[in-house]
Amino acid sequence: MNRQNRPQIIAEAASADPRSVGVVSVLAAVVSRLSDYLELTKPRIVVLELIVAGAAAALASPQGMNVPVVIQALAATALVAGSASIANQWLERRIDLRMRRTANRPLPAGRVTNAEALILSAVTLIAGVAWLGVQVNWTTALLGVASWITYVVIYTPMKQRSSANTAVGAVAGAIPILMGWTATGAPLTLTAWTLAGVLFLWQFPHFMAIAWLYRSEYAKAGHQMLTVVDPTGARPGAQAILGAALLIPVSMIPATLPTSGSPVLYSLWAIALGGTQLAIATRFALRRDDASARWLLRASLVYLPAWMTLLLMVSV
Ligand code: HEM
Ligand SMILES: CC(C)=CCC/C(C)=C/CC/C(C)=C/COP(=O)(O)OP(=O)(O)O
Repeated sequence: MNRQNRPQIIAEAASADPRSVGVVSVLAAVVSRLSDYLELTKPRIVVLELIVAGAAAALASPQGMNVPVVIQALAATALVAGSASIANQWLERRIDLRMRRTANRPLPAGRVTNAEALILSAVTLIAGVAWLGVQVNWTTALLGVASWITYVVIYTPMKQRSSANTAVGAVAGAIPILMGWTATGAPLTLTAWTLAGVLFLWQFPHFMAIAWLYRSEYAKAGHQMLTVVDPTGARPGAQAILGAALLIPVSMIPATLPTSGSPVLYSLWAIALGGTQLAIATRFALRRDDASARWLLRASLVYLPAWMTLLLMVSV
């Protein structure tokens, strides 16, 4: 429900039947509060994380996966990832006020209190880790804790201090793919590390595009992103190219393994996908304008699910 439309919807309901206004307004308040809680978890990032973690689980169990366990692993991972984003926004509640993109988030806008956010983050963290440990396995639970700590305790404060923060955030962002793998009980093989490597490297073109688009906001907020430290965009462009280029050979590793299903088909598609992303990253590095950055951001968001689908289809 659009926040702006809520009073109108309530007013319409009341004019239709004045007795229903109490029920409708209570319902509207509950829905509104729940949607604020959901917004705190950065749901779109969580969904993409779950897609890659689910694909990793499928790849880790070629003989067929234990679907109930993997579903529980993904649900519990969503809780831990959601908890991390809530804690991140609680830590940044004052800084977020300084950026247009984040000023209307539930905490800076005052729609959710600090106590609510802290309780929600703690409850989802404890529930998610316990669920992973008890119903899935403790390796996956420990990886969840490692990702949470890397994101909340190291990356979040580091944003204000050093442009190296992106590499640290990329570690946190890459761990959930390992969680999908270990949730099946499989040991962490070279293929598992390859998946994590691609996800780690992918975050450089993904984020350098974003860091360029929001460079003036990041500067206002005091975040030391590479586009703030180097406003010419030369180094951000180079990092976008480096990440997009290195992930091509890394993404080819599964094709070289004896377990590989259709190595030639896989390699051709992996090169085409990675090559397209690299070309778009190169264009961004050369032009350094908003249009080419938007293209790169879109390309990065297409690359990841496309690469995962490819991996699953040819079951390398
Ligand atoms: C260094 C690591 C990362 C940073 C700093 C970062 C930052 C961001 C930011 C600031 C946005 C918002 C862009 C906008 O409002 O236009 C965004 C969008 C997005 N990110 Fe990332 N991200 C990182 C890693 C990841 C990872 C690991 C995933 C999932 C696998 C991911 C998935 C997404 C998705 C799906 C969007 C688009 C939806 C949205 O705008 O919320 N990101 N990212
Ligand atoms: C299991 C588990 C704990 C998973 C964690 C997954 C996760 C939340 C990855 C986030 C990656 C990342 C660095 C996002 C940007 O945050 P930002 O603070 O730069 O973004 P913002 O400016 O929009 O707040």
